[in-house]
Amino acid sequence: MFDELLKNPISVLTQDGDVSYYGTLMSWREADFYLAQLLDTVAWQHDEAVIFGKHIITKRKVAWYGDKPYSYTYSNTTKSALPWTPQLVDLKTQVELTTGEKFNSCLLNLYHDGSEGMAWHSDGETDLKKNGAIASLSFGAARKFSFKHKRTKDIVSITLQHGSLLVMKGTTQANWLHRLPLTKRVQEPRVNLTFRTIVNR
Ligand SMILES: O=C(O)CCC(=O)C(=O)O
Ligand SMILES: [Fe+2]
Repeated sequence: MFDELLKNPISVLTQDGDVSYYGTLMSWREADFYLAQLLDTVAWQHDEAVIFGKHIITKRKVAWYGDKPYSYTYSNTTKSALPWTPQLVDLKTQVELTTGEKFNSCLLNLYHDGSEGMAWHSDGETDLKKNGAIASLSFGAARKFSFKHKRTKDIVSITLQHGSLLVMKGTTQANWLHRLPLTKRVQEPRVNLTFRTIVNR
């Protein structure tokens, strides 16, 4: 499971949603290549948010790409999507071929080390296609990723490896939260790409 594309994706959730872990889409070397390219070519910016009326700037960096300059409101800030880079088109194609889904945008996150993560949330923003698939491609440091059922509080966790793909769809966002926990054990960067479908309103 460490370094291969799984013949049958692992079903991660016990109930009320649909999350599949596909394992790694590519060799370690190829994943290293993409990681270096992404660190180098993506227009990384610190995320800004307004939380409890306070303007904060995150240590984590983000970027937002898409078919059109979609504006996307995410944790209280609005961004306009940049045109795809060649590497992102490449990765989007690989993800679409593997999952049989289509995506029109991608949110990227750069966590410099284990002191950066993402708190419990669900990706239910109003400009996302309802119950649409979200494909999460990871590069760099292997990190734990957790789901928490909104009602039962059940927690399910999985480690996302270098070059691996996880797909969330169906009622997952309605019934579960997810997070990337902080960890003292990780000193290396991780880049995560979430391919999404934005609906025009
Ligand atoms: O970094 C990750 O694996 C997840 C990121 C995430 O949940 C998000 O961008 O909404
Ligand atoms: Fe998320």
